[in-house]
Amino acid sequence: MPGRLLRGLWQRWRRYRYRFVPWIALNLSHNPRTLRYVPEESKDKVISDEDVLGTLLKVFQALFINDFNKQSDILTVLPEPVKSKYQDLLSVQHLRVKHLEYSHEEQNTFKPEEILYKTLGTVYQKYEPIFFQSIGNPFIFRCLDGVLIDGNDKGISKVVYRSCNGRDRLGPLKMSDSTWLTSEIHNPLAVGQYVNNCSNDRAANVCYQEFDVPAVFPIELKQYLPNIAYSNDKQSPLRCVVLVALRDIKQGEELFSNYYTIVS
Ligand SMILES: C[S@@+](CC[C@H](N)C(=O)[O-])C[C@H]1O[C@@H](n2cnc3c(N)ncnc32)[C@H](O)[C@@H]1O
Repeated sequence: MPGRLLRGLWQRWRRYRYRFVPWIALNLSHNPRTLRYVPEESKDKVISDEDVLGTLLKVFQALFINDFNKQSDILTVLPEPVKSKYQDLLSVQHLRVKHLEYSHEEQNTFKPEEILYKTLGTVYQKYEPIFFQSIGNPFIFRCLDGVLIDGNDKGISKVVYRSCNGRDRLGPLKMSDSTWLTSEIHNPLAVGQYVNNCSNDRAANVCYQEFDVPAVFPIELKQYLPNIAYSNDKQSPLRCVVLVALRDIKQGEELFSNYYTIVS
């Protein structure tokens, strides 16, 4: 009897096609009018992986250069060509800043959100034993292949993330960002987990798109990736989820995504 029940639950879970785990369904009313239907898996992506990668590299590089003075430990372990690339980029940036009338001109550093604004404008973009972290956790995102991403900044989820973050360090090089668990965030794009669900009155203005961090991702920029693998298995790429704007979004507008995406 329990075996049949478990098999039944397993089959239902395999058919489950929503973006967040079932706790959300208990929490939020299920509105068929706001469901997002995707006819096939290959059509789920709104923009190409190359565009996502290009955008992330652009922002992370700008964040790294802005924080260059504090990156000296990392620079010592980077290969010479990478170091000189940043020296060149830095001198170009200094020239640009000199021409700008800006309150931060003297100190030459900006807040992470200012870097985002200067780099992009207004655009926004976080498996194994997850049972205890998942109970009542409305922040667990479910990828199309069943990989789960826990974006909760509290409780066991926070402890697990911090522990994995410490595990994966290579000397001074951090392999992921944990500042989104604090009030001093280094990567202003790491806010996707706080986006609410759309409704009849408030249509979705962003959508979720899965992105696997390629092996060629610059090691010095991994410190801005707000995700980390639960298991130290280097075979699988790191899965991230970015939020892609569906239209121009003005400053101050709340972001709404669609939790109920059905991919046939
Ligand atoms: C991924 S979290 C979103 C961020 C959350 N609102 C917060 O403040 O941290 C999902 C939870 O947000 C709430 N939520 C999301 N969209 C909502 C909506 N349209 N109306 C009311 N509550 C919503 C529900 O409690 C849901 O379980």
